Amino acid sequence: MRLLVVTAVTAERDACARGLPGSGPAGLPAYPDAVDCGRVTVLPGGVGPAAAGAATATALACARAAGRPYELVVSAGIGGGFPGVAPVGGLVLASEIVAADLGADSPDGFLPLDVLGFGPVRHAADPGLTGRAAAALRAAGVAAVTGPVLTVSTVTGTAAGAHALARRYPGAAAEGMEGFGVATAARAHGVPVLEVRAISNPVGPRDRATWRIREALDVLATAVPVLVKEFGT
Ligand SMILES: O=C(O)c1cccc(C(=O)CC[C@H]2O[C@@H](n3cnc4c(=O)[nH]cnc43)[C@H](O)[C@@H]2O)c1
Repeated sequence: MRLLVVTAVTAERDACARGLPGSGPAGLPAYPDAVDCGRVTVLPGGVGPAAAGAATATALACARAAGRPYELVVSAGIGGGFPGVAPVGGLVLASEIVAADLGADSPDGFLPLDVLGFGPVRHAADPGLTGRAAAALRAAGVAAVTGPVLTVSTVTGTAAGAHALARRYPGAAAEGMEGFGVATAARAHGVPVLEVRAISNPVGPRDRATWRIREALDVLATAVPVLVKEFGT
């Protein structure tokens, strides 16, 4: 199976590629930082859902045109963990990928885009593939929580913001900025998608001192080769 792993930044690309066979340029002119590691391409597509969606769609279209289509897309990166659900240093596997702030504000509160009738705000991760991923991680001794992963365009920075999201999306496990963009592009191309987030910080009051990016990248470097071994051979 050919895999496309989409990250936001090159530090996440390097973490994902750390445990994979030798990498070389993926040959994507619009994304020169993308690398091929055997049957896996690791693409740092940029921060936020728009950049992630554009990069994913470009890579999927180029691969299909070249007769080397990807068969699975993984949105991978660091993320915030919802307190009591996903601890800093933990790993979250998305059961669904949710655009958590896509919609309209109103005197009656937030109105999600699907309530407005303008399109989906949730993409279910493939349950079979998610189950396989969870089992592979467990067998490799990598603890992972499975739950909804929220995509936001603005990193939550207050307790009130975190509580509002947890109320709006019960069971939310993690927050990132790219998953829904990646999933939207994968759906458009008929390719299944997974999202995996290594938790670098708690979702809540902005406190850079609480960010553990290096540790989260190490967790990512441990988890991604397990997923590649499960799906990429
Ligand atoms: O608030 C800051 O000063 C700050 C410090 C370090 C990183 C940031 C980011 O905005 C990182 C966004 C980037 O990392 C992912 N990420 C990591 N934690 C979270 C989070 O709690 N909520 C949303 N995204 C997060 C995200 O996917 C981006 O790629 C800010």
